[in-house]
Amino acid sequence: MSENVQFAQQPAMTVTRIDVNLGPRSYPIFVGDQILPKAGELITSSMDVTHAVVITDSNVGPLYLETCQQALENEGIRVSSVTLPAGETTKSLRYAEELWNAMVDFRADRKTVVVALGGGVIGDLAGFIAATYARGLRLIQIPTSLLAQVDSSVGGKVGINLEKAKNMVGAFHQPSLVVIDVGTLRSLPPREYISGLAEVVKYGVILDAQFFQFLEENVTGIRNLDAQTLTTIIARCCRLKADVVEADEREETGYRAILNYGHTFAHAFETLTGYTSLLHGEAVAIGMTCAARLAASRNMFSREECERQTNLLKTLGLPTEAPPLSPNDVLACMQRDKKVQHGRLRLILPKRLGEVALVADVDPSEITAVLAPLPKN
Ligand SMILES: NC(=O)c1ccc[n+]([C@@H]2O[C@H](COP(=O)([O-])OP(=O)(O)OC[C@H]3O[C@@H](n4cnc5c(N)ncnc54)[C@H](O)[C@@H]3O)[C@@H](O)[C@H]2O)c1
Ligand SMILES: O=C(O)C(=O)C[C@@H](O)[C@H](O)[C@H](O)COP(=O)(O)O
Ligand SMILES: [Zn+2]
Repeated sequence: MSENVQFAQQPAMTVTRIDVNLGPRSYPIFVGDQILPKAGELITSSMDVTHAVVITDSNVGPLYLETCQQALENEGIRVSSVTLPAGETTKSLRYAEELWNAMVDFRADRKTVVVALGGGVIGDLAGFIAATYARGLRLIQIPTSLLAQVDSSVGGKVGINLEKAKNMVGAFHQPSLVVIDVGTLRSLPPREYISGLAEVVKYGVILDAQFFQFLEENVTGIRNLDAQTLTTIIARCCRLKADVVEADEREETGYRAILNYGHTFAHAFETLTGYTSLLHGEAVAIGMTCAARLAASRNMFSREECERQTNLLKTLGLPTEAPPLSPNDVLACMQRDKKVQHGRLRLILPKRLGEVALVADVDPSEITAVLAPLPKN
């Protein structure tokens, strides 16, 4: 359930609160329009903070760092900040090391909080610093991309990429607070906004057929960045993800793996293209299309629903065709997926819109078959 909170002196500002219930690691997610200036109040109302290290990137910093810093300083918090180059290649050991050293220079101690101000790259990397520096600091996520607001800022997966394997080094480290200002999406480049929509569609396919239909029926509002439509979408995705994380926080029972729908293909595409040509959401859209086609070819997913997924992805402007890579290279890269157990590949495949399953008996020939271009009608 989500709940509406109003700031006492600003009745016009409505904030939706979603709680992630994880016992001692529980935290709230606040979603609202123009709530970044209130981040300091939201933090100090539930946490004791005197020093924050804000980590951001070269696109987000010039737009939002000053507002964020002011919001924290207004609450008496000492603020240090680091601005890193924007882009997926920053999610690497090189920048993790730079950040660890910067933390020493900032005199960070175990009561310092790390604030991730940016998209999923900054969220994952800053989260990794919070998980590892001094054996663990508190983390606050302030996601500014759609993808980070609907997915990466929630759930505690943090980490970095290796040249040969995406997200291969990392940890589970839950944030203490997530502050989502939907207003920041107005400055997001259209390609990045569309990329985030892939994870939104994912939530419909894996868990919520009604939400999938809502997306089909609200394409115009989505295209126009309608604030109400966006708030509904973000709050729904956060609630759906929170439910999964509450049930299987560290992907131990296998249930959390449903959030990985399309990702075994996607991570191989991203890795083999050097993390530069495909955005994560674009790779996920193609990966979901491959997974759905594979499921349809085994008759475990209907051709009609497979087509509905492809149509929605295309209508939203997402790619659905695999990049021109050697199928054997893709297969080899997929074998490094973190869901592999005892050398056996496991894939999340759809059964119907709103329901997926973890499948362990996929033959390599089924994978290479769906990497071929779709036949033209
Ligand atoms: N931890 C998780 O659970 C999880 C979930 C999904 C994705 N991810 C990871 O997230 C990453 C992708 O995240 P992303 O799509 O946010 O990429 P990103 O962090 O690179 O951000 C996208 C681009 O938009 C810019 N940007 C962000 N917010 C902006 C704003 N408000 N205005 C203008 N520009 C803005 C960034 O500078 C960047 O250039 C991948 O590394 C992926 O693996 C992690
Ligand atoms: O939170 C999760 O769990 C997810 O799988 C969400 C994914 O969207 C995300 O891309 C995640 O980083 C993938 O995790 P990985 O363990 O497959 O690297
Ligand atoms: Zn993802």
